[in-house]
Amino acid sequence: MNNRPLLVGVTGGLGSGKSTVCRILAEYGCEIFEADSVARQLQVTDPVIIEGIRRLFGNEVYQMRADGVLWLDRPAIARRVFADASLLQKLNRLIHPAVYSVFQSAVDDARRKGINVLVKEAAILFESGGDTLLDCIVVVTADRELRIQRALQRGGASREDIIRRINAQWPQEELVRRADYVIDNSGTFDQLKSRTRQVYELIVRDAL
Ligand SMILES: CC(C)(COP(=O)(O)OP(=O)(O)OC[C@H]1O[C@@H](n2cnc3c(N)ncnc32)[C@H](O)[C@@H]1O)[C@@H](O)C(=O)NCCC(=O)NCCS
Ligand SMILES: Nc1ncnc2c1ncn2[C@@H]1O[C@H](COP(=O)(O)OP(=O)(O)OP(=O)(O)O)[C@@H](O)[C@H]1O
Repeated sequence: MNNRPLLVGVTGGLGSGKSTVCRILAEYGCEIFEADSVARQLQVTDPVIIEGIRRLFGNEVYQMRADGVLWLDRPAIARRVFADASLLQKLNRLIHPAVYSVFQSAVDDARRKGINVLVKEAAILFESGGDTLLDCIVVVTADRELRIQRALQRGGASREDIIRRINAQWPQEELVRRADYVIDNSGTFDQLKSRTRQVYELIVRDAL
């Protein structure tokens, strides 16, 4: 099959429920491209990115583990970039073009495999120009306080850490303004599932 897949972006602020929406979309046969995990992988495998991170943050943010795998001190980087907008911008400029080019390869792969819908899940999508190429964008929303509570329940970050990250992201209203479809995730998992099904059907119908 030579037709390219339908390219759908899924984004939303921290704790909005994008990963949960993508898990549901995967059940409908969509292929999911997780930009965040590609970024994480590139940060320990891509020589240009590794060099760039060393230059921005110092050699000590990397350590070679006993098993020969490079380890990046993500908490240390997070502490610095979410307290310094210009440093975050430098990190973004280093990572986002590389993620974009991996996505282009994923589109080619999906075309070869005859995949119908390829979903790009990204915490930062419009901000990075990562929406280029996509046929439509789904924005997942929930009230700010609910997002904070869900992120807190997940563990591993303090309320202050979470708020700093949310403040580094575009306001939810701006995402909604640019969305083709909005999934409000202020209710239960079941409600999220049925709204996601509804939006999926709309996307496929609108693409015909
Ligand atoms: C700063 C880093 C090292 C912190 O790593 P950590 O493991 O703690 O977080 P993780 O990457 O899992 O992201 C968790 C959440 O943080 C928020 N977040 C991550 N990157 C960004 C960013 N560049 N701007 C605003 N918020 C961000 C998102 O809500 C995301 O879902 C990491 O997030 C990073 O390298 N970010 C820059 C690359 C990037 O933009 N990745 C995301 C999209 S490709
Ligand atoms: N409707 C819901 N009701 C209760 N908990 C939910 C609901 N939707 C998502 N969650 C929980 O909230 C947390 C955040 O959801 P998820 O990981 O899908 O969001 P995300 O937008 O991908 O977050 P992040 O950007 O922080 O990675 C998860 O622990 C998830 O299980």
